[in-house]
Amino acid sequence: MPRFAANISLLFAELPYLDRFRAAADAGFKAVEILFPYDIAAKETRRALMANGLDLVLINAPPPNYTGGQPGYAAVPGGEGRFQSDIRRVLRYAEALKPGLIHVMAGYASGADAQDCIVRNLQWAADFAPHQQFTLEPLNPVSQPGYFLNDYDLAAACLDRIDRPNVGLQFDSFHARMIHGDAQAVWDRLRDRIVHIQIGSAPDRSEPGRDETDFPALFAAIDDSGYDGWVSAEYTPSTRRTEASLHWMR
Ligand SMILES: O=C(O)C(=O)[C@@H](O)CO
Ligand SMILES: [Mg+2]
Repeated sequence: MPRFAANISLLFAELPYLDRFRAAADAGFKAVEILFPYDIAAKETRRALMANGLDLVLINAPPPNYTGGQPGYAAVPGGEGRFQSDIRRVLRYAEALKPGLIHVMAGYASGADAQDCIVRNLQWAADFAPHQQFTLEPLNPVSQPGYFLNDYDLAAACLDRIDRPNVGLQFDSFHARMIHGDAQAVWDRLRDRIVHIQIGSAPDRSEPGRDETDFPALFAAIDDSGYDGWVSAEYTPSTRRTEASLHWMR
């Protein structure tokens, strides 16, 4: 079985933020990811990770997309200054929290200018922080209408042009199924570029096992491929308590 991590921005959300770390550890997770850790001092998050023996898999670069504003600036022409200051900010958090990965969000944009922009911006970030691994993740257009990276093949084309070893693809079974219909086929096609995996069922982004994706087969393919990163549960449990949604892990 792959190594599973809990995205505690969505899992254990029935608990206050600092209590989610213990709940994740008690449920058997050895690592967590946090979408936007910026509302709380990094030292508080660090203490909670250490107290519960948890690795931090991933954080997103700011700005938080729950404010209704731009979900990132990587592909937004004219937003280069803001992009660079957001990257500097996430790197300050990364210094304290040591996440394995930073997910950089593209923002609302379209067209050739936007693609040129995301290529330039990610090359800048990759060269500015050569020891940090960055990811790009397509988000499906139902959940994020207008988001630039809305297709896995577009993301692969951008990664070809970015051409940096520390920028890779974040595969999410929920978005892959929403965009392309078959999450396993996306995994099979793009496996060589994938540096991080997230899982959930479409269309309601609930726990694995509630759509037609054959998760045991996907987990077997992940194991067979030699992927040795984390597989993060990133879903909104259909159950009142997160623990009751974890049958897919066992
Ligand atoms: O929405 C997703 O899927 C993610 O992984 C998030 O990082 C976007 O905020
Ligand atoms: Mg995701």
